[in-house]
This record gives sequence, C-alpha cells and structure tokens, in this order.
Amino acid sequence: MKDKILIVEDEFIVANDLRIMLTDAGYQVVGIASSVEKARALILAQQPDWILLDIILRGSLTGIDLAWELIGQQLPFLYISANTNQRTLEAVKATQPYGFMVKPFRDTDLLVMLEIAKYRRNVEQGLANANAHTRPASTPHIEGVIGTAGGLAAVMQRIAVVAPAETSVLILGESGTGKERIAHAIHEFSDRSKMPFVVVNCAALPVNLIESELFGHERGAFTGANNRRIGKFEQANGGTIFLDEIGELPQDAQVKLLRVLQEKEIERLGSSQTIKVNVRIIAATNRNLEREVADGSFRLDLYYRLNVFPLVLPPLRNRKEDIPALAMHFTRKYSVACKKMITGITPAVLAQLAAYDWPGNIRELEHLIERSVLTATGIEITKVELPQSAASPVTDPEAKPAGIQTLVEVERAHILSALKACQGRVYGPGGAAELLDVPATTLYSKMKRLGIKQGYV
Ligand SMILES: Nc1ncnc2c1ncn2[C@@H]1O[C@H](COP(=O)(O)OP(=O)(O)OP(=O)(O)O)[C@@H](O)[C@H]1O
Repeated sequence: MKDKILIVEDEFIVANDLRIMLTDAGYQVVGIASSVEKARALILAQQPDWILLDIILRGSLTGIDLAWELIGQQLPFLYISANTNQRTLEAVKATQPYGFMVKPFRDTDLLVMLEIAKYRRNVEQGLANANAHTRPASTPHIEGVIGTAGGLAAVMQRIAVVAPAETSVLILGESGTGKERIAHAIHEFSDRSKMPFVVVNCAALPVNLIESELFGHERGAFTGANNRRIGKFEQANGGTIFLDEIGELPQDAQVKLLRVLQEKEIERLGSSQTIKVNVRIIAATNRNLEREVADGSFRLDLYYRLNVFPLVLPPLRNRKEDIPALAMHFTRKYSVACKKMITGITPAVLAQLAAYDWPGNIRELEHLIERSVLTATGIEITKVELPQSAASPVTDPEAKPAGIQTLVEVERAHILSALKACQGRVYGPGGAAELLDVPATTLYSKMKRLGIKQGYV
C-alpha cells in the first residue's frame, strides 16, 4: 500500500512541486496545509503515514510546535526548511525528527531521505511490536492530551476503545495525573460530545448536600430548600457526568447512584416521582477502592458496576517519556496566555525535569512551567525552580543533559573516526597517531584504556 504523506508548507509553489514529485515517486499525497490549524484538520481526516514539515508557516504556530503534537500522536515527520540558524536547529533537534532537508534540495535527495526514514521507522516498529505484541500501530489524537510512546500511549488506546461505547468508566490514579482531563477526553470522543459534560467533586461537597446536588430537590424537601433544584444528573441528561473522588460518596448516596446505574432513573429529594435520565457515568478516585470495599465503606455492588472498564493513569514519575512533550505543551499554552514568544526549553532544563519525581504529577509540572514562562527573559526556558529536595544535574552525576557526551565518549568516538580515516592503521606515515598528532605509543595506550582493539575499524 502506498505511504500517505501530508505536506505542511506555506509556499504553494514549493508545496505543489513537492506534491508532483512525491506522486511521481509512488507516494499518495493526502493534502497540503499552509498552517498548523489546517494540518491538524488534515491529520484527523486523512491519517497520513508521514508529515513533511516546513518550519515557518502561516499563523502564529510553527512546524516545530506541530512536531511536538506529532510526537504525542506517534506520527513520524521530517523537516524541509530553509531555516538553519543555530537556535532553530537546537529546537528541531529536541523534537528528534526522522530527517531534515535544507531548501532548496534535489528531488532525489528528498526521496533518499524518505527511504531511509521509512526503513528506520520499520525497524523501530518491528522492535516495538516485538516488545509489545498487542500494541496497535497508532494512538488516537486527543486535542490537548499529551501521551507519548511508552508513556500514556497505552491509556490513550484504551480511551479510543471505550469512548464510543456507553460503558461506565472508572479512572484510577494519583492526584494530578489527569483523571478529569481524560474523563473529558472520553466524553469528547463519544457520541455524547455535543451534550453536557458535568463535573461533580464528591470530596468538595458537604455530606448533607451531596444527594441534593446529585439528584436535586423539591421546594420544602428539607429546611432551607426554598426552591426546587435541578440536580447534576438531570443537568447531564444526554451527556456525561464525571464523579471525581467517588470514594468520598456517603453510603446513602451510593445506594442512589447504584439505582441510576441499574434503572437509569432518579428521584429528586422530597419527591416520589421518578425521572428517567440518560447519563453516562465516569468516576474517578485516587484511593484504593478495593480496600474501601474490604473495610465496608464502599458498596461492593456499586464497585462492580463502576469498575466495568478501569483506566489506570500512571504517575508521571513512571512515564518520564511524556515529560518533554508535556513541558513543551504547557510552554506553548502559557506563552500564548502570557503573550510571550517562548519557543523552547534548554536540554539542561529538560534533564532536570526528567530527574525530578513529580509527587504532584502533571498538575505540578504545569504550574512549574507556568511560573517559568512568566519569569523567562529570552525565547527559551533556561531555568526552573524545583523543590529543594529535587535532584539537579549539578548534584546528581547521573542526570546529564540529553545529547551531551562525556569526555571519554568524545575521546573514544574521535579516535575511532581517526582510525577509520586511516583504514585502521595506527603507526607510521598516514596512520592515526600521525593524524591525531600524538606518539603512537600514547595512542596505543589510550586505545587499550578505552577498549578499542586494533583492527576494530
Ligand atoms: N495527558 C495530558 N496532557 C496534557 N495536559 C494534561 C494531561 N493530563 C492532565 N493534564 C493537565 O494537568 C492538570 C491536572 O489534571 P487533572 O485535573 O485532570 O488531574 P486529576 O488527576 O483529575 O487531579 P485530582 O485527582 O487532583 O482531581 C490539568 O490542567 C490538565 O489539563
């Protein structure tokens, strides 16, 4: 089957030439987008296999911004750009593209780059499949929800499975792992997306008000009930209700919730009339519900009803692969909100973020980036203020910035390339010792120390 390619390029003539050339070479060009917004729509509609990305595009977002979203969706991309200044290249490198072609280029150069990229992608996917036989090839894109390979990607695939169904979902995870965001995503992905999404935080309500909040009350139902009140279930009719901190629900309310799940009907407090409701329930908790069932504070029958499709959100410390994409997502979000032009995060800061344990999970990361965007003076985030106990690259020798080699690694690579240039010859005219301008004995001892055998290259 032909590989589908989306061209993201704002110069129409360049894009059109590319289209003709790629079509002639046997690719299927599924669209040309001149801005990130148009690219997003085409990606959703056409599901391309590859994206060719120009950097400067129409609108405020660049190809690099889109690249970070593509990482979240596990979509492979290559840059085609005339922009080669050092800062841009640093930002490009951080997105780990499958290739970069400087404009203008020859057709054959681009086709070769694509061939190599396809080969690399196949090898990587082969490895990924060998590691996880059941993992489907691609992850659904949910606007504003970041989850990269090895990170939240598996959860995202489960979301795609459950969202269109009517099933109740139970989301489990520590505070700040994104339970509410994911519940919203399930709603957005369902047939109910045009109907209300109603959030109830069961922990934030006084116990005596929970039932009236959820199911409503008639005037005079209890002291102080001066008017009829429509409860959250009625407000959510046709849509989804998200019951956060479900473990906090008192026993009486649990019985009534069970009834909604079984009979799909409610009664307002102070009324004996039943009202039919059509509401999908998504519940969440950061507690261990099984333990609550065991000690009798949570009803077993309700637990079974809710636990039809559990989704466990891993803590951020267990999915550090997601940190760079999340951090960039929040950087973009807050630089727009603060009307600043922050386009990146330095590798040293990314390393610091990776070394930290994130007890407050994504919410903590979001707040940190928000503060850092506010205080940043240049176009990059160059420092972050993590809590004192956090490991920093300065104090933690393990945490070296991504992409920075140690001196030993550099020395080893340098010697190897010199040996290669001299076809493995060390000693004498045209040998690596002469090339490196060191005595041959010195080079031999360095090779021994670095584990480089003669004839290695
Ligand atoms: N995968 C994600 N991608 C991008 N942003 C996310 C993601 N998950 C969560 N967020 C953001 O992180 C913040 C915290 O998420 P959320 O409120 O959903 O967490 P929670 O688990 O419901 O927390 P709590 O248990 O304290 O209620 C929100 O601003 C949310 O938009």
